[in-house]
Amino acid sequence: MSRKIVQVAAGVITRPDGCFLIGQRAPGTFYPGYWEFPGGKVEAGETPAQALCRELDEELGIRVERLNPWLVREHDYEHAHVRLHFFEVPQWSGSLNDHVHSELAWVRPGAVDRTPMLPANGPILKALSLPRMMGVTQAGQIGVEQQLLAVDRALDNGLRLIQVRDRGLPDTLKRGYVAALIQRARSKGAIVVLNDEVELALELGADGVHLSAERLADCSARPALEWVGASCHDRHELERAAQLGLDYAVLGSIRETPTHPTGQPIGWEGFSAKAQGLPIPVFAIGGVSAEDMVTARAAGAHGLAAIRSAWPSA
Ligand SMILES: Nc1nc2c([nH]c(=O)n2[C@@H]2O[C@H](COP(=O)(O)OP(=O)(O)OP(=O)(O)O)[C@@H](O)[C@H]2O)c(=O)[nH]1
Repeated sequence: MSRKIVQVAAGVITRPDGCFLIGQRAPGTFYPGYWEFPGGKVEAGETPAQALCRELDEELGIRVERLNPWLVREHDYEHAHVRLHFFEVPQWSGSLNDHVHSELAWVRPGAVDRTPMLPANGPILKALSLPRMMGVTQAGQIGVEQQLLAVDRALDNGLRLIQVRDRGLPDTLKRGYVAALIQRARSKGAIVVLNDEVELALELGADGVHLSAERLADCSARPALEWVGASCHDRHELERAAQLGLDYAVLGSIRETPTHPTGQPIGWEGFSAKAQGLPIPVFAIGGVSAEDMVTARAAGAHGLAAIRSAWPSA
């Protein structure tokens, strides 16, 4: 028999230094001692966003000034089947005055040192460790030397996620170029995913693979790499990426671009409508640049993927 779904709202409350807040569940609750994101059940007549604002006021004594929809994940616990609506809370006011947890902790994405986490939250921590800006390479257009220089500059500027997508690059150049790029990225702790080349990614020790929409449609199981994402254009493809348990999707085009001039751009509203309620992070692509980050995240994007604007000029 299918169980009633309990709607829950949870907040990733962030500080300007990028750390986010977690709380340890108190004795006498389900999963006492486990760490969670502050939040609680959605009450009758509330939207999940309203529920989160109420819970953060009641539990922590803070007022939400801005919140962004992020991921929605379901989990089947012994005590309930929950649908967790995760929001990011980048702006809030008041001082923390916790009424419900045993302890609070500010932790850094990718370096959460508090355990155990509530069982539903593992993928959430992994998603939070995914950088917000993805640079997509274009060595086929600008040449290998120029692209590697651009990678060096971008890494120095803080880029930590690179999708290697060099259409038109001769195979003879590819292997050495990709190996050099991975080496540079690794020295800075950046993630490198190769567009569609699972074998090459495994062979060269890339962090993952980025599936084209065609490859996603043909894919019957998630490739065995740490990071796997996909390019998507519609809800069907986004749901397929989520079903396969991928780590992220990229959705666009937001605006018309020289690389994809023919497709109808979806704009931020289209992005929001297509990406809402998905259990995996979604990057916005197509004519976007770092200045779009606040708008993108308000529309529910995890971050931005950029081809031309990701690479600072010398
Ligand atoms: N708040 C919160 N709940 C989570 C997270 N992850 C997760 O699986 N849950 C589940 O979502 C449900 C939230 O219940 P809760 O006990 O916090 O709700 P509440 O504050 O309204 O408390 P109440 O039971 O006193 O009404 C629990 O089943 C909990 O295990 C999370 O990160 N934060």
